[in-house]
Amino acid sequence: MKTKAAVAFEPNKPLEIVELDLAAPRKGEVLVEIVASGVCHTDAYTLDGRNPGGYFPVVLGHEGAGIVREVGGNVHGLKPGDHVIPLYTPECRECDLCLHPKTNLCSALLETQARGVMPDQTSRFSYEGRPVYHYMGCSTFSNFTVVPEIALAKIRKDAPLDKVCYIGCGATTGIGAVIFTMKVEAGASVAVWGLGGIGLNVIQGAKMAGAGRIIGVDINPAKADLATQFGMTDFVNPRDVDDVAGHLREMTGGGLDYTFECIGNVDAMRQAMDACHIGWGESCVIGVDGNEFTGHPYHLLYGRTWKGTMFGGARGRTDVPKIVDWYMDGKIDIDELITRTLPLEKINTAFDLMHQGDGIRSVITY
Ligand SMILES: NC(=O)C1=CN([C@@H]2O[C@H](COP(=O)(O)OP(=O)(O)OC[C@H]3O[C@@H](n4cnc5c(N)ncnc54)[C@H](O)[C@@H]3O)[C@@H](O)[C@H]2O)C=CC1
Ligand SMILES: N[C@@H](CCC(=O)N[C@@H](CSC=O)C(=O)NCC(=O)O)C(=O)O
Repeated sequence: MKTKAAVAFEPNKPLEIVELDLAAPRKGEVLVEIVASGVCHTDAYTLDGRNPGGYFPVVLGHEGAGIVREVGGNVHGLKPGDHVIPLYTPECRECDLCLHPKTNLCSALLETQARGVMPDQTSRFSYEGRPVYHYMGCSTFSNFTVVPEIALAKIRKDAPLDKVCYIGCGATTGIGAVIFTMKVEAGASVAVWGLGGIGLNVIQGAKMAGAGRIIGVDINPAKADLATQFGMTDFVNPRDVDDVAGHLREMTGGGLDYTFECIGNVDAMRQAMDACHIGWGESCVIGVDGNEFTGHPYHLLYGRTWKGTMFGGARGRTDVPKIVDWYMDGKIDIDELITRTLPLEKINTAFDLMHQGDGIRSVITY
């Protein structure tokens, strides 16, 4: 079949809207009509050519929601008409990782997904006879995409797809990092670097967990109002202080209980570790940066912990439907974080606005 898609033919070039050929779903695969997709900073990171595993031409997008239109052989849990959210962290429920209680990672697609192909090592997308790669197993910047069944969360049909697409990445990653990965306790002090699509959800999660003080750190003061609405108690602009970590330690009487890096900047990751309280402070890396980061053995010898999270520690097929329920029950807010909804033809505007720091999330509709 044909599908309209925004294709990244080369790094650092605008996406081009073209008609791609899309092959039918094979064994264990599902054809999904994407109804809406958020634009996340990880898409921009890959388009900028900074993703070491980046491959072109590619259909980016990993924060989508849609409707099952066809299933391949051996698909038993989904049928045409089901509403789904594609998962860049799949859940096969059979591998060593899925069966281990300490992780949400799944080994089933790790190797092929990182190379932009389906489990049988080929792509379903092609343009003028040449393959176009998948991205993070989702490729939600295409009106139709093919995704393995184990990478689809089935969700309730009354949830608005142009809102709950955000649960496919930003909302789950931020809230999950607090609840599932770090298990923040009531009364804890928290600091969040980067008040964008992920960081505001960390703040939302911290408030849900009953955190006491929630400090936001961002170079863009325009982000402070919305962050305050979501639960931020203090704002720090790194451009206004010489030593961010020292300043935060002073503000909190020795350091934070929990810190979260939601920028994708190795210097900020180091600051977030430096700002942790000795003895118990824990720092969580969420941002994606291809550079190496530095720490000092004394950070750990003095009882601090450094962790990281993929998809907020959420097990996609199990937890995503529950997070959709949280949204439908009014326990989490998504609508305020979706600044604008744009047609696919305007997708490059969404990337421009993200780079300009204008708004939080743009959602693309088809
Ligand atoms: N671990 C995971 O599973 C996931 C990781 N990510 C990563 O999380 C990071 C954030 O993504 P989004 O929230 O979508 O990005 P965003 O562009 O919406 O937000 C980034 C924020 O960081 C701020 N910022 C930039 N440089 C700064 C600096 N030097 N100091 C303080 N603030 C600074 C910006 O003003 C902006 O508010 C990205 O690196 C993305 O790749 C995103 C999704 C999932
Ligand atoms: N090699 C990855 C690069 C981007 C990346 O690391 N993304 C993370 C989470 S960030 C989400 O917005 C991820 O989960 N990637 C899935 C993976 O299979 O690596 C890539 O190009 O996929």
